[in-house]
Amino acid sequence: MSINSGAVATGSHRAASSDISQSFLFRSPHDGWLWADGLEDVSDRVRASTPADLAGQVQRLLAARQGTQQAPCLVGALPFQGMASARLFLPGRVIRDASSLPMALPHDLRWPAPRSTGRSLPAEEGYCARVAAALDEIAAGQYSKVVLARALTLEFDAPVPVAGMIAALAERYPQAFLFAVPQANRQGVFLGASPELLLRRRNGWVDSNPLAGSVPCHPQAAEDRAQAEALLASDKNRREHALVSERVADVLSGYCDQLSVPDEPSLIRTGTLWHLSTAIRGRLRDPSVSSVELAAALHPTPAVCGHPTGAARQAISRLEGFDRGLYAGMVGWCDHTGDGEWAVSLRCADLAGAFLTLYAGAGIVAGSDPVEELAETATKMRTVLGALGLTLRAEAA
Ligand SMILES: C=C(O[C@@H]1C=C(C(=O)O)C=C[C@H]1O)C(=O)O
Repeated sequence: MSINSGAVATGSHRAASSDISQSFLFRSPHDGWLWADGLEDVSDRVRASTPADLAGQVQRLLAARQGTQQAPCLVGALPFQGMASARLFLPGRVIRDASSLPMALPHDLRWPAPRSTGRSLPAEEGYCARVAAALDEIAAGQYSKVVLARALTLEFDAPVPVAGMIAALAERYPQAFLFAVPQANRQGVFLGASPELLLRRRNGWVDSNPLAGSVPCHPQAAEDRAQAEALLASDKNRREHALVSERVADVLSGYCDQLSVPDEPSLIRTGTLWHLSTAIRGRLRDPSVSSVELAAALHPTPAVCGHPTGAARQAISRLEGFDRGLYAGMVGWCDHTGDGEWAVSLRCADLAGAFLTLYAGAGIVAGSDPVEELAETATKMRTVLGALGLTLRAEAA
């Protein structure tokens, strides 16, 4: 389980004295926890324009660390667009533990109260108007899918404890990719519990698990099952999903000599939503291609951008009206052998003291309904909000 040289420890090693808001944390359902501290910020030293350039820069940074006492591993998050808000680090120490977080987290969780119902950007009606505008552009043939997101900022009457949020997310979503990334200038932490694997590379094999097409979970078991089955049978959701799984398979086929892609999507349940899912696995033709290069080649998939990518990206810049920052980017790690794991940065928020900004989007295709898509963004925000015991009005829509 360990990254195999430098100051990397596994198992019961404890690091309770570290400031969790200045550490990088990643928990994968496959490999358990990765915790890194003593972070050297290298965000400004990685400025590549292609996945191969990015991989080359990362490899040079990691090569310079070999033979030193420092962990030869890059950790962090890349934004949806450009590199301006990238958060990339070389840690002084990495601890990996398959089963538990290598530090004590609070059990007795108390949350401050929200001061208001929050400010949505765009406002809820504005979001619906933008979805309607996208539907017109889809009908006019400009693109076939676009993912439109919104941000919701809540102010609390006291700072929200970072360690408590991580503990609550970890406990509530045992199957999620959990992450916490320090923002620049101690401006808080980007954290979340994503259901979506962008890319995992291990021993010459790669896995990706694109998701797209969603319905909320239902508290009653029979209704819950009926919702899931309706999702699996829904033509609109299957079209939305196929655009993502086909593109991921297409990109990976350029790197793999064996690729297995299921013919039909399956269902996964996150705790708040059901999604259509396709688990794709391949064997690398050239085993030296690193996880960071592969993840960057896949990003942004139509699960967070749209189809075709260029037109959807332009529609997002034109219609969305806010900077996504790290939301809908990629978060994870890559070691000096090239192995690593990257999740899509979803079901997430920026937590800065008493301010929490949540992000969520929904895939728009012909047949989407603006009010339903707004409700879907609210349900997605419930992943983080639920950890604080909160709900949103728009969920009832
Ligand atoms: C865009 C988000 O999620 C993505 C969009 C989905 C959809 O539109 O059905 C489903 C899963 C994710 O790939 C988000 O959580 O903000």
